[in-house]
Amino acid sequence: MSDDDNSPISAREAKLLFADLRRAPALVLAVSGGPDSVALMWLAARWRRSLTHGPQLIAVTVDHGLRPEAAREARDVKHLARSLDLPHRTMRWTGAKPKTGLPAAARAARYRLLTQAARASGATHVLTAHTRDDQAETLLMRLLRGSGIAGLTAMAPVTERDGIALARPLLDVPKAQLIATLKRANIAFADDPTNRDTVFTRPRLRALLPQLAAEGGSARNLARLAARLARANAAIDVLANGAERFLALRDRDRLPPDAPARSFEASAFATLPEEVRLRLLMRAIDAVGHEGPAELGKVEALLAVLDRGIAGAGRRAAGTGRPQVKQTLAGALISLSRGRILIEPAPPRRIRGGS
Ligand SMILES: Nc1ncnc2c1ncn2[C@@H]1O[C@H](COP(=O)(O)OP(=O)(O)OP(=O)(O)O)[C@@H](O)[C@H]1O
Repeated sequence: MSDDDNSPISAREAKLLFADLRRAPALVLAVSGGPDSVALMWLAARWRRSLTHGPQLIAVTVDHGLRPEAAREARDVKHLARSLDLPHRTMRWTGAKPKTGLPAAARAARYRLLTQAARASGATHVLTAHTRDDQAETLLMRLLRGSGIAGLTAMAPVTERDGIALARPLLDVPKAQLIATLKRANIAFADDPTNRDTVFTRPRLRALLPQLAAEGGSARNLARLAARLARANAAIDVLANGAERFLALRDRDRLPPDAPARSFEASAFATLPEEVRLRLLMRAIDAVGHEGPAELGKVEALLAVLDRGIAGAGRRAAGTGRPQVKQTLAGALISLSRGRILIEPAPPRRIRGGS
């Protein structure tokens, strides 16, 4: 993008932003009515008009039923969509609203409804209007939460959900440029007060960004860090794939690939770099465990125990028969015994007081 963060986005720049989407049959545009997604709709509509053959665009607004103004905002988006010659649908979240974790539940419902709308209209992608500023906030949020490298990659330009691609074509675009684009086009947009509600973490962090920028921690730099970490993360994943093959080749007693467990020869495992060992453990626990992804901090603690066990086994006479390590984590049972690490599904937990 241009270096001027306040300039409207030209048709040429937009063409590059949407280039990968040209051959899709149809695209759902997720439009809340806020400035970012209204700009997404306006930019996509202008781009589509410039193509002889291109995807059909469908604007979709989710009404979470949480704010009284939401229905009116959805109608405003519908009017604007009509003026741009785009079909528009409002999807309503009618399910029960939880008392705690409301933003997460609303988000889950939103993506479910958006992918549902995509399937119904033959669209392969849902486009959201996440900006470079959102990327910077996400990185900061994960940094403060103590995420590992994978978490610090923040948002990817494209992910997948239920067979629908979630694309973020504006992930490298400053929000200020979207606002400048709308101003130039004379288009109004809604202001969502929850975006400033300091009850929620994200708005609190958003309020910190100008101070960070004054110290050099601009959204540009934070987003660049996320992109660099994404590059490193992809490389480590490739190394972990190679390490998996290396361990399989080294392991004469390896389990069949369809076994509901994973095993590694401890001496070969111990030669791998720590980050790769962590990923192998994490992958195995996620594959056989039944309690969701394992927390990085807990896998780090497990690895430390395994490392000590492996080093200790080298010094002690092997063959006592008792495992040196036996632990459960995220629904997986991890043991170290007779020079092998075994990761298998944990037996169901005993309910205290139950018969
Ligand atoms: N009510 C809505 N209807 C349709 N699309 C929406 C709605 N709310 C958000 N979106 C889409 O999601 C994008 C991100 O919105 P926002 O930043 O408010 O969500 P978030 O919950 O903070 O982020 P995330 O979706 O990554 O969790 C918007 O730019 C828009 O494309």
